[in-house]
Amino acid sequence: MFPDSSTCYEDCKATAEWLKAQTSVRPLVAIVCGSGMGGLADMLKDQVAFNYKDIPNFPQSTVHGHAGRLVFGTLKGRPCVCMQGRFHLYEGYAIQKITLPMRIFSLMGVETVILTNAAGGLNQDFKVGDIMIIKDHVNIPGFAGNNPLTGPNDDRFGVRFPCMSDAYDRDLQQLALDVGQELGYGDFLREGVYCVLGGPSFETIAECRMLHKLGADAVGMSTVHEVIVARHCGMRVFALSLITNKSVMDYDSEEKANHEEVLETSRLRSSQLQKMVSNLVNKMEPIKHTNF
Ligand SMILES: O=P(O)(O)O[C@@H]1C[C@H](O)[C@@H](CO)O1
Ligand SMILES: Nc1nc2[nH]cnc2c(=O)[nH]1
Repeated sequence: MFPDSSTCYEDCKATAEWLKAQTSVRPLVAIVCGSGMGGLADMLKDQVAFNYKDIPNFPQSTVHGHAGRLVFGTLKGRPCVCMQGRFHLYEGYAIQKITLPMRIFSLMGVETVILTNAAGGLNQDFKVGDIMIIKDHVNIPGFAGNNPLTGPNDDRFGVRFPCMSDAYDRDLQQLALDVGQELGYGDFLREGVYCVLGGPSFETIAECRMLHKLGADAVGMSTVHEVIVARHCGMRVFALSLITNKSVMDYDSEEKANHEEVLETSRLRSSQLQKMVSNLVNKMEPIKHTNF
């Protein structure tokens, strides 16, 4: 029914070991850049970068605004890895394949994943350029059985039935709100629920109205699958949406969603996004490990 691909533990391990052999950076934080947000990787110091095509088992980026490079380095002294380009369902990859980097990061020792995306604003109070801290999600492909954890469960990654009511770390959400306020971003900082669809077509007016009624504040084509796999592996997750366009909810509207507007809004907000992510990384507490 869906493209088939199981992610084998040994393949993920081999890729993690390959990367560890190429760089001495041992990232604790992974950052995933949304459409047009690849500039986030420019913040890293002492960069070591790889094209996806050179990394064993890695998929390739096929979308404009997603460069297809994995960049290692430090941010505010913390070892990080940054995905300059992510994978989407509509590119034709199996859902297990587009989330493979999360498992590789976990095997490399990453503890915290920061995901960013471009999204349409369903909430009528939202404006283009708002940054929405994601507090929860609605997984529409998941309703139809397309979940990245479908297939045999490998307990070395995580449990068969992971909880998702705590998917988005509450302390990091609060920290991001504080960081945003300190930076003077209060006027364009929001919180809300992100809804993922398969894409690549943008939503119809009826779909936008329905998603809004279902409780979603923003709609996009990514992130949720990565969040599910990251949480399955036990990593801490923070995610934000840049509202790059207003979802069309009105039959009298002349507005039409388009990828160029998405990339342009991302470009205009890139400096604020960089400041927010770098201050968040700087201020986040390392994860406390309990040794029994
Ligand atoms: O990778 P993200 O979720 O930021 O990309 C969004 C969804 C589509 O790939 C694209 C539409 O403009 O932007
Ligand atoms: N599905 C969806 N994805 C987006 N990515 C950026 N804007 C949008 C949008 O309006 N809808």
